Amino acid sequence: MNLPSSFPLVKHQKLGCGAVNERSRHLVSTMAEPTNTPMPASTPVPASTPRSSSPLQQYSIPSLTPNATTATIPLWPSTTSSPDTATRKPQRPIVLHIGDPIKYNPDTYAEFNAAFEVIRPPTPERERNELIRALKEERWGHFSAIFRPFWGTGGEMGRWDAELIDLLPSSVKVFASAGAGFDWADTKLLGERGIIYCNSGLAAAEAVADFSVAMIISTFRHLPWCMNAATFPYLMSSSDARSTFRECHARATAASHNPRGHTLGLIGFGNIGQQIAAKMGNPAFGMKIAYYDVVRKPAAVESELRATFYEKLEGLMKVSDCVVLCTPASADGRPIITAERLGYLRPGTRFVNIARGSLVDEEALADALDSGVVGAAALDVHMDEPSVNERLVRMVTGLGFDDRGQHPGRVMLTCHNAGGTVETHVGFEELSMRNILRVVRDGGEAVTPVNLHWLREKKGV
Ligand SMILES: O=CC(=O)O
Repeated sequence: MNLPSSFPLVKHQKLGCGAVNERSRHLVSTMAEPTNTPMPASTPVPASTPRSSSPLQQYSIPSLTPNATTATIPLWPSTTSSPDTATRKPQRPIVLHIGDPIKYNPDTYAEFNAAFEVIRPPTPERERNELIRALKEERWGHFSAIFRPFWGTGGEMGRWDAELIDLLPSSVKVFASAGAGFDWADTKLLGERGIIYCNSGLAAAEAVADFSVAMIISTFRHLPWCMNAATFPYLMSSSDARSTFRECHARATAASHNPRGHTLGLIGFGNIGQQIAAKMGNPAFGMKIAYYDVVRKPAAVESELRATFYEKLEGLMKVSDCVVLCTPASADGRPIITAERLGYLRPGTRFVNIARGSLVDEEALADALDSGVVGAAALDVHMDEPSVNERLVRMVTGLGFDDRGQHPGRVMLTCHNAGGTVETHVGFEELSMRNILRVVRDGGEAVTPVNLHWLREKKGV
């Protein structure tokens, strides 16, 4: 395999295409299920998928330039469901395209349409009840794949659980979706039904890592405080605008630090965690990199990133100046950042979550911010999206010091934006189509499968 050299970690990715060795199997299995999982693993690095600073170029993405925004393709003339689909024998394998129309990759979609009979149901059929009705009626016949290029967290039809999965025809081989996270899909059950689930984390990793950099810096420099002080008094037509400005100018200094020399504790050291490490470590921001993952990374990865492994999460939390959560949701949906674990932090530690809101007990985090155990936090994801914890919101806003002497603007909150760039959208579409083309058209192995071990386990392989 020729690996691009532009991203230094690439040369350590030597897993065979689609292979599930002990390492990837462990990673995937901790993501895909269990209640007895010790701790979640990092986002899996897809087997055989070399990372690079433009990892999708290997899939011949036509354009990764900003022009992509202007090159919006009119709604592609996909086939919509027709009454005879269920009864007649299709010339080509049928692919069910749910979600957004293709916007960025017309050439691949043309190839896709040449290979498959693509059915894109009209909107009502993309709602859960209608989808269930259609599946029961076998409205789309014996389709072979589900293609879901939605930009969203995946819950638009509710959870892909037994209620939906049990209705899928046995002809379905692959479910290829946008999105890095797949906490909304029961990938174990899909695997047991012989359906490969492919995510698109690879396409979002750089965007998530870049956003994390902004959030890490925000916790060191208190950007919400600086921004609020410059703007809120004006928005509120307050006569205190000048004094608020001066106070922030003077006092934020005493609370701010350069990241250099501080320890960045990454929970999860998959593709995203490693990209964050590459950006925040030497020679760029000069942070010391520490990580926890259920599987220790190869020595070459650790040495390339000057990363120190901690066998226990508690150990990592004790030494970190800024903890970043970059691991998939726990299979049981339970938080890993709890009051007990926050108790391991040294006072003033910073905290960033770009993974999943369900991983954090937000009330415990708010308590830790109140008490000063956590000095600043930045959260892109939230327990109950699209709602946001009101205690945390109050820590974003406000201009004065509270009665414990904590400064305002200790928290940065965003709207699950980390992975969202045009380049990510381009990659989500492209990668999802490539996965289906490989499996269904070429009879090959998927590019970014996440549940192969469940298929193998079911088959007893
Ligand atoms: O959160 C975003 C994603 O799962 O891609």
